[in-house]
Amino acid sequence: MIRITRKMEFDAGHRIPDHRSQCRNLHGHRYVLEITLEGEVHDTPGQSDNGMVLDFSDIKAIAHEQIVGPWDHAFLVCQSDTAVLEFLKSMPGHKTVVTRKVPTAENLAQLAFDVLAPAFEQRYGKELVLHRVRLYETPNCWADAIRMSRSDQS
Ligand SMILES: Nc1nc2c(c(=O)[nH]1)N=C([C@H](O)[C@H](O)COP(=O)(O)OP(=O)(O)OP(=O)(O)O)CN2
Ligand SMILES: [Zn+2]
Repeated sequence: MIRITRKMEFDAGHRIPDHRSQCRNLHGHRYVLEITLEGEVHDTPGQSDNGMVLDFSDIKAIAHEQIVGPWDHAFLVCQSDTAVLEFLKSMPGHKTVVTRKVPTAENLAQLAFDVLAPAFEQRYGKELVLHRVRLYETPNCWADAIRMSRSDQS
């Protein structure tokens, strides 16, 4: 079993409305998303993915479709943050992603995990498992959403 990780970056705005300090203000980050998958290495001489768990470009394609494309240059706003939501709605065509929970690194990492896990499973079945989604909000701050162990899943 091998784990592989694909890193991607995107820019997005957010705010944490209840934050005691600066983060209650509208601001943005260059987020870094790391997607870690677990699987067996293909031993298929002559095939493009020989020696790979999954071609990194295939991880990129799914991540782009599900997360990076929709979130890049969007404003990530919590559904309860009505002041900002109304403001964003007043701008026709604004790229806005409405989240159920406040868009902290923790909640965004979990949201990305919850979107990506079924997307990889639908495409690759049980052959691959999404092990971890790590989301850097800044170079110094990140959160990890990690696959629950089997015993925690029931
Ligand atoms: N546990 C969390 N704490 C904080 C979050 C979060 O998502 N989860 N978010 C923020 C702010 O949104 C901001 O992104 C972080 O700001 P800051 O702590 O200032 O991070 P920096 O890397 O810029 O800090 P330096 O001190 O400049 O290194 C706050 N907390
Ligand atoms: Zn922030």
